[in-house]
Amino acid sequence: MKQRIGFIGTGNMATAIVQGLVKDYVGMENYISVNNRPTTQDKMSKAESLHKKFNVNLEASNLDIVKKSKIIFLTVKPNIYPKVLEEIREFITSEHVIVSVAAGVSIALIEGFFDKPVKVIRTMPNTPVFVGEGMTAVTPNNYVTDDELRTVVEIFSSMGEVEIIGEGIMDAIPAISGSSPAYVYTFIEALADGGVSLGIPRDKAYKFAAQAVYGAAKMVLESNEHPGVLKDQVCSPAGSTIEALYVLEKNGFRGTIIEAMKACTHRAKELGLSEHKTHIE
Ligand SMILES: NC(=O)C1=CN([C@@H]2O[C@H](COP(=O)(O)OP(=O)(O)OC[C@H]3O[C@@H](n4cnc5c(N)ncnc54)[C@H](OP(=O)(O)O)[C@@H]3O)[C@@H](O)[C@H]2O)C=CC1
Ligand SMILES: O=C(O)[C@@H]1CCC=N1
Repeated sequence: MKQRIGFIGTGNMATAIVQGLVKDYVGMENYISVNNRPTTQDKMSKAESLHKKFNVNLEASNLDIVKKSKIIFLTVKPNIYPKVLEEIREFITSEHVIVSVAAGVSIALIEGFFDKPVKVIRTMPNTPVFVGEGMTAVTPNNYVTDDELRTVVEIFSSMGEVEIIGEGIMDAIPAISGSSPAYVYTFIEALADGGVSLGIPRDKAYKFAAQAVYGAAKMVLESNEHPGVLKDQVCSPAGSTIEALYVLEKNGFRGTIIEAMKACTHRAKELGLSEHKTHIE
């Protein structure tokens, strides 16, 4: 991986991707540039922290990122996209590849800031890229070459699984994999709380809960069995598991998850509207 890669915005997602890149490719830090808007607090900026931790190149502005990089990750919140795109639009050339990670932001919205063809790859990763177990969806626009797409797929493949998909289902990807780690953490916390209420020490409870979720996910991915078949294997007739499932279903377990995913997708679409303002700037 000998591509110059820049990050505009160095929060959670950029940190996860930078860490993955530096871990997977020897000497990669020399090819990575980072910038974050100046911090208002009297502490080291997030970009400076990344520079200190991984020895990546610290730049003074978003324009410097554009000048120093071929692949530009826009790792800012969706409502900041218009501001950043306005700032960099004149300096983007036909050589650059813009990689979006933003929920809800369409390729057309990004292209709309330019009066010339620009290369855009829309992606939706998730934070498990931190531990090499990410799930990333990728959609290129028509100007991206096969080599450029391969490079970006390779970047995310080094941190987990990647699927190239049509943009039509991109707005739904936060619901299923971009945001869903947060549902799963909440599920693990709930399992652990339940364990504590049943007398299991808290530190043990988190381990039992997390390993059960991890193992179950691995079974789905590796056994080639339908999740329903795996579920049936756990449920002994007149046993304890079916009693637990009965309570979950009576309380709308699946329906609640599906409704949550619809709310997530609705919000992702809202976030992607350039005129939409959130209270977070
Ligand atoms: N978090 C997640 O799990 C996932 C997030 N995403 C997407 O990733 C993107 C970033 O999310 P996340 O990393 O969580 O958000 P963060 O708030 O952690 O990071 C965004 C960073 O952008 C910085 N920033 C804001 N404005 C500017 C600017 N004008 N120039 C340079 N930097 C700026 C912020 O600075 P500061 O806060 O210091 O002011 C912050 O450090 C979003 O679009 C989100 O939809 C996608 C998949 C998963
Ligand atoms: O909460 C959010 O908007 C982002 C998108 C996917 C995960 N986090």
